[in-house]
Amino acid sequence: MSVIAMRGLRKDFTVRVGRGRLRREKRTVTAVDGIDLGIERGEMVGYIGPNGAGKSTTLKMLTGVLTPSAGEVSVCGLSPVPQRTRLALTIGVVFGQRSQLWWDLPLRDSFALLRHVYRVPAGAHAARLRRCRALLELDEFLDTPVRQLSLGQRMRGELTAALLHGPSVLFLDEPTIGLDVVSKQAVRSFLAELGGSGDVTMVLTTHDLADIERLCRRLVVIDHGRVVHDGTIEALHARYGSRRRLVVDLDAPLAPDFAVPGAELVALDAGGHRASFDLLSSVAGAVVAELTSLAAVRDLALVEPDIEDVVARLYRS
Ligand SMILES: Nc1ncnc2c1ncn2[C@@H]1O[C@H](COP(=O)(O)OP(=O)(O)OP(=O)(O)O)[C@@H](O)[C@H]1O
Repeated sequence: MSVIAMRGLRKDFTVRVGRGRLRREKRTVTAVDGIDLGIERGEMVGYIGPNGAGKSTTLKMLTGVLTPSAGEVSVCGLSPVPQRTRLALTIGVVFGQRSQLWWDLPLRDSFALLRHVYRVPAGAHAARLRRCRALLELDEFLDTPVRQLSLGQRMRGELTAALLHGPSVLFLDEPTIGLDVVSKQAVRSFLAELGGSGDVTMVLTTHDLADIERLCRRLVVIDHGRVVHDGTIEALHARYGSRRRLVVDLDAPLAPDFAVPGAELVALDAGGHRASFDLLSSVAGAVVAELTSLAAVRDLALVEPDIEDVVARLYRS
């Protein structure tokens, strides 16, 4: 059985909108519109979509914060809303915009309180905290009140807080939002290490696609509350015909009509000395072999297709 299962999952909100100066009308907003998904143990799934696509609403239904309007949902075999207390013991939640730490307490005390909230045996708690302290480099601010922590420090604290009870599923909503590049890398490396064990199932929403590239083999894209892609990033590239690009610096200018089967010459720069090819069916070696019969190759670079480009194309379509 899937660790996370959704069948025909749907969430409608009723909103009141102004009509003229006095009238207000009820309108239904469908945030999640019939999602069917199964997520297996140990998977790291990127759950992405444009603003308002329904990502947070889905996560709220998975974590028992919101009751679905229709459909079925289960997490670790539990029904999130009615079994919310039991669910809390098996899941960890990190919402980038919201804190689960005690604002006025030092981080160390928040962690100690969480041990009692979740009734974690002292030994297990100490072992998990030791690991997080080492991997997330918490020691220099463990005694600082949470309200004085920087965003990056707090996020490292939030991750620790979410893991101290040893959850088997981790939900992460924008875990790197607002972080500088170094903190982002620290959080990503930590999550990669955590996911590497294969014991923790992770669902990650983010607008930073580098998070997805670094962490997730599976990418689920939603738009208007519906799944529009479920598969690898490579499958998404294949679907949109993304191409790898080969850029070659030559010691003699290349003729603009140069042609090689399976590749398309898309740009000639630096007076014809720099040629860029989109690789259609050919491989880089075949193109380079053709070129070396005409000029010496000084340098070359192979540029992988950009995830931002392909996801932007998916959102636009
Ligand atoms: N409590 C609510 N009441 C009414 N409408 C809501 C509520 N929560 C969400 N919505 C609407 O549901 C839709 C989906 O919102 P949701 O927050 O799930 O999107 P999202 O994909 O998380 O977006 P973002 O990337 O901007 O965070 C939006 O149209 C939003 O306005």
